[in-house]
Amino acid sequence: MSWNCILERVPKTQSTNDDLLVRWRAGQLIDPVARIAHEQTAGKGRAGRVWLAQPNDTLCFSLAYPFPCRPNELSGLSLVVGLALITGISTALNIPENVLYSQGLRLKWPNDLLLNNAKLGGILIEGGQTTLSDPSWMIIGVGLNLRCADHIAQRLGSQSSFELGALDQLIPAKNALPDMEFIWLQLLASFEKYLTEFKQFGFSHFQKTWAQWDAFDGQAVRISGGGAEPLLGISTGVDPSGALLLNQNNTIIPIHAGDVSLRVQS
Ligand SMILES: O=C(O)CCCC[C@@H]1SC[C@@H]2NC(=O)N[C@@H]21
Repeated sequence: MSWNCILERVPKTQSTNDDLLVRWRAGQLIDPVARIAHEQTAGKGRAGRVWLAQPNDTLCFSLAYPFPCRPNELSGLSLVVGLALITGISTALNIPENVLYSQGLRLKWPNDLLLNNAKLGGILIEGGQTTLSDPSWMIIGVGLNLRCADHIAQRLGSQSSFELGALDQLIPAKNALPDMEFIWLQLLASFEKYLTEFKQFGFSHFQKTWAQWDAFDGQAVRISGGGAEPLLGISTGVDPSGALLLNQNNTIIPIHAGDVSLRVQS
């Protein structure tokens, strides 16, 4: 790796995101730090949800990364992280990206990786800027299911409104999944490349590529979150800032935050 990224491996912690957030708040971050845990006792998902993971079957890590700008100039970051995950998975599994696509790998706005509509991984980005002269430190947390996660699906029970996918479903049955450390290092190498480009060019540089992986393009969706009534419409891609474009009776509405789910048409 050509960047000065400190690699940390811990057997167990509450949440790798929280570990790095504490250090950011204490002003202790200088270089990027990537921290992986085999087990998290209080893993966090988006919107205050719990992130449940089985030790060794889920890759859980966070990357603390500095951007020389304000947090509001980082729109589209989670979408770029999704693209970085796809490239990293492609390298780690030695499967070309177009084959991964044909196997059903997709990105769901704004922060999920899907495999045939089942959740394969999620991204949780936290952090910010302490003073205007400081960089924005973003703590990019990633949870990626490695092996078939029936036990997690069972534990989620009725909380779960979606199926879970796992990386081992992408490889031929006779092949073993590479070990977690190897996959992690490939993901980090991909993050380095994508985050460097994102810093330079912003999300608009990735808009077309992201659209190719869009799980819900052209489909009837419901956007919820933020306390307001859910919005219904047709998902029509993303704009140059990474906002989701929702077509409501031929009016295009940019959506900057929320949870998207497919609407079952009756
Ligand atoms: O799908 C989501 O809602 C996001 C899940 C993010 C989970 C990862 S696991 C590593 C990092 N530490 C956490 O507590 N959460 C993120």
